[in-house]
Amino acid sequence: MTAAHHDSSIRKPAMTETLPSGITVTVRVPASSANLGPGFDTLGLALGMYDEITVTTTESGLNIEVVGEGAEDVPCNPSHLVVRAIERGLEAAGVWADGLDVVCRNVIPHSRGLGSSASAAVGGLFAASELARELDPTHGLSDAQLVQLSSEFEGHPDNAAASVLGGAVVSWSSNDENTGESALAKVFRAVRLDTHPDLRACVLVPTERSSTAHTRGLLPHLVPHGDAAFNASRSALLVVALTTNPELLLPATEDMLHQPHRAPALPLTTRWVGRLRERGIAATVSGAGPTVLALGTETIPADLRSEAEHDGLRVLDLAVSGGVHRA
Ligand SMILES: Nc1ncnc2c1ncn2[C@@H]1O[C@H](COP(=O)(O)OP(=O)(O)OP(=O)(O)O)[C@@H](O)[C@H]1O
Ligand SMILES: N[C@@H](CCO)C(=O)O
Repeated sequence: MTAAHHDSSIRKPAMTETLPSGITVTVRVPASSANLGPGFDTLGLALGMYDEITVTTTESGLNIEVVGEGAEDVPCNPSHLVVRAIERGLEAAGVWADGLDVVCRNVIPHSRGLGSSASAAVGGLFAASELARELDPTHGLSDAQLVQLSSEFEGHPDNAAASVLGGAVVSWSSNDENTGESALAKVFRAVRLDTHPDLRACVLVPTERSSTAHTRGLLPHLVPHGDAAFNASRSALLVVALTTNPELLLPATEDMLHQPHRAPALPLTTRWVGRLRERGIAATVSGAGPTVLALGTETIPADLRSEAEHDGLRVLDLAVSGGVHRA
């Protein structure tokens, strides 16, 4: 599917240097899986499935072309997430473009728990940073800036930081009391974990979509202290399992904080997480669902793969990915 739009006006902030027309950058941004079971709103993993974004500076106006996933659904105008991210990135890098030509070749499915919105934000910001670098290498955005700005688009850094940094990430946020503004600003931080070299992922992707806002709404405001302690232990263990001892992945991916509460809205997902786990495979809900993430050092057995495909799930083996990069 392809969608295209032409617009004569793009938002122009107070600016410093204008980029000449004719600069082109192409970036590849990975999908991601958030939570990984117990690490709710904290842990994330970059997956080897990529959206590609090409941005060219022009003399005026905004042209957008979207090919592939979401082409019929996303708004092809200045409210497009990638375009908003490019504008924010240019502003943060202290440059401006009089016009932009944006081509999005999308592979990451939308609203399936594979972080497509975070990938779009990261891809747009990184493309802007690379455009600025073409003018002056000192104008590019740092990884820390990319994590902060991309997390601001969504409010949660677990997907965004994975797409920026690659590998597995531990992310967190805090309120910055030193902004001088009345409302406290959120500061988003993340560190990358280098995963065990044998670690691989398999995702089981349903055709149905699920809204993150809806499944977040199913979560209780308070949880028993025992459940919190359970997840604290599993999250800490998961860092060990992901990096040095994958044999611990099954106990390390247990969760009491979000998956049981989201289960009524995700029956197929919940059934498949259980089906895989009963066979000893470390399966979790990917992000807010409905995709199932299976982690391990081997591919899932052929009988389970055909059973899942028979249930309408797309089964994809994916490597752990590096972060966003130039194509
Ligand atoms: N490549 C993209 N270009 C433009 N808009 C996008 C893109 N990817 C996602 N979006 C927007 O984000 C919405 C999906 O966001 P949502 O947070 O529900 O799901 P997700 O990001 O795919 O999964 P996750 O549960 O892992 O966050 C889409 O409906 C679309 O509006
Ligand atoms: N940590 C978030 C990820 C959503 O992308 C959630 O589970 O709601």
